[in-house]
Order: sequence, then C-alpha cells, then structure tokens
Amino acid sequence: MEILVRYGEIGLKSEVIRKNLIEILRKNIIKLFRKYEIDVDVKILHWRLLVKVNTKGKEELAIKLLKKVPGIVSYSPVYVCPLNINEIVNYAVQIIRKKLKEINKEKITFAVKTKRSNKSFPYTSPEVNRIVGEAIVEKLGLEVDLTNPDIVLGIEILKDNAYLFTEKYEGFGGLPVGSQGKVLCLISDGIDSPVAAFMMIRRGCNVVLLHLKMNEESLNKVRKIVEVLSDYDTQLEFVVYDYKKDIEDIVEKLKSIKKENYTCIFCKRKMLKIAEKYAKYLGCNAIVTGDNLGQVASQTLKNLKVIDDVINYLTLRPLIGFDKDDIVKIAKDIETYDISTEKEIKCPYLPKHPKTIAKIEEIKKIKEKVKLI
Ligand SMILES: Nc1ncnc2c1ncn2[C@@H]1O[C@H](COP(=O)(O)OP(=O)(O)OP(=O)(O)O)[C@@H](O)[C@H]1O
Repeated sequence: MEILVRYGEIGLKSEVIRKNLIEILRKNIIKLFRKYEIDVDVKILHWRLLVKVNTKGKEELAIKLLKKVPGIVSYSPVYVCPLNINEIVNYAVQIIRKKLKEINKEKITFAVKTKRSNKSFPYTSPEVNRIVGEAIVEKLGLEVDLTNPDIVLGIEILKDNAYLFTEKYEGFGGLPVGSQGKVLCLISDGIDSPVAAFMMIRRGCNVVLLHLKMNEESLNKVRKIVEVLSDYDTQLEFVVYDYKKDIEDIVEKLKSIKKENYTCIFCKRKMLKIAEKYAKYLGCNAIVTGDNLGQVASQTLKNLKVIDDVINYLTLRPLIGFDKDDIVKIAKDIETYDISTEKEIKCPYLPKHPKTIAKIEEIKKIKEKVKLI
C-alpha cells in the first residue's frame, strides 16, 4: 500500500527551512511506524511525501497512525500511475469499478477532482476532469454530480507520476515534532492539560510531561494519557514527582493561620517552582499548563499573575482563550477524553471557598508568616 501525504504550513517556509522540516517529518513517520513494528519507506516528492507500507496486514493501522503525526494535513492511499492520459483513464475506470463493489446503491454518482502541480503535463486540470469523467460515464454508466457525489476520484499530477485516490483522511496539521525545541508540560488527570500538551506537540515541540503525584489513582490515569500522547511525540519523556508531602505542608501551614482559601494559589506556586527546576535541568524552553481563563472560579488573571510571580521562566497556557467545548472536542479527537473522564478524582485539598482575587501583598505576608514559597 502506498499513501500520499500532504503537509500544510511547512510548504509556506523558505526552501532551506522547508527541506529541514520535511526531513524531520519523514523521520517522525518512520519512528512512529517502527514503534508499531511496521516497515515503511518514506519518499520525498515535490510538495508531498509517499509512504510505502511494506508490512502486510498492517494497512489499516498505518492509516490510523498517520493521523498522529503532526505536520500532516491530509493523506490518501493511492494508486500510482504513469504520466500518460490514456493510462490515467484506464486506472480511473478500474478504481471506480472496484469502488462500486463497496457501495450498495442503485444510482451512483461521481466527481473527478484533479490537481496538476506538474505544469509540463499537457492537459490542464479541467481537461483531465472532463476526459476521465467522460470515460467513466461511457464505460460504467455513472452520473456526474459535482455537489454531492457518492464517489470522489482525486487525481494529483506530480512531477514523476499521477496519483489516484478515492479516500482522503484529515491530519492535525501543525509542524513536525522536534522542530521547535522542548517544553515541560504540567500534566494532571483532567481533560485540559493533556490537550495543552498536545497543542505544543502539534506546534512541533518535544514534551516532558511532569505529574505531581498526590494519589495512585490519578497517576494511573495519567500513565494511560501519557501512552496516548507518546504516539504524537515518540520521544516524549515522563517524570513523576511525589507531591503529597509538599501539599500537606501547604495545607497545614495555611490552616494554622486560617488562610485555607489560599490553598490553590500556594499549591500552584509550588507546582511551578518544582516545574522550573525540572525544566532547567532537562533543557526545556518553557513551562506549559492547561489553565484556562474563568473555567473555575479561581482561574482569574489576578490569580494567574500571583502564581506566575513565583518563577522567572517562560510559562505558556495554550488553552487560555478556549471554550470548554473546544477543549473537549480536541480531547476526544486525540483520544485522551475517555481516560480523563473515566473516573473523576476530586482534589482532597480543595478549600470550600478558594480565593478568586489574590493580592501579591497578601501572598507576601502569608509567605513570611508560615514560610511558604
Ligand atoms: N497533579 C498535577 N500535576 C501536574 N500538573 C498539575 C497537577 N494538577 C494541576 N496541574 C496543572 O495545573 C493546571 C491547572 O490546574 P487545575 O487544578 O485547574 O487542573 P485540573 O482541573 O486538575 O486538570 P486539567 O486542567 O488538566 O483539566 C493543569 O492544567 C495542569 O497543567
């Protein structure tokens, strides 16, 4: 099986950068397929990649896996045909004939959509559409429907060959992983932080996922999430830090001065402080969290400011402006949603009335009183 892979934004870059990104993309495809013991050859074509799946019986898996490679916008299993209009017509008729066997319907309609990037091919795209379309009508008796066809036959005319296909799968787009440096993502068992990590992977970052462990149940969920995300970034690193003592210390100290409502703020400050240490040690360029504005009462700009104040490191919150529905949709698409929601584990340290608008002067006073970060 051969699959034609299309990239998007990579194509907008200068030639030197584009070549570099395409090579990273090529290697990423090979790495992911190797993980699933699929032997592939990936050839770089003009504006496309051609993935040749050599392992028999793994074709369906190969199609699923390509969705998990950032940088890919869409892809199609293809028939590779010589650059000759008669051959293209012959291939087209055979492909449609085969496709007809899969469709159980009386009157089947079709459309031909050609894209010619090889301008030295002597027929324009509309001409190819017409010639191939007429042959299909004549030989197979189908009807043309350009708005809502049962079968769309795609033809891409590239430098070396014509590529014919009837299926087109969507990728996530973005940039190849490994092209934009490394970030440290704070990951919990919730819906948001796996999506935040994915957003950074999609933009080409390698990620280190850091989980601050408070209980075994959450850690088990996070482990499953890590497994899913490590298909998108095959070099993903996962670090677990035992956080129980730290959070208990925070809760105890705040209780002693009746400031329990500051628990979330001091907890997040401590998390960022720990994250900063790991980020520096592991060579990460930024820290990433799944925070969102106003999703819970304590996620206010003022709170985020006093939380960020504890470190001096680039902190990114890729979901800050997203609606919950948008986040849920992505979580479902990347297959972390079911894991995040399989069992809700409530934070046992959550105070009754978390502080919504924290002031830095108040934080300073508390810090000094009970020695917190
Ligand atoms: N136990 C944890 N380990 C690592 N990071 C965490 C942990 N808990 C929270 N975070 C980070 O802080 C962010 C905001 O925390 P919040 O308490 O709102 O998260 P949550 O509701 O538990 O999970 P999520 O934001 O992933 O849906 C998270 O998105 C995540 O980046």
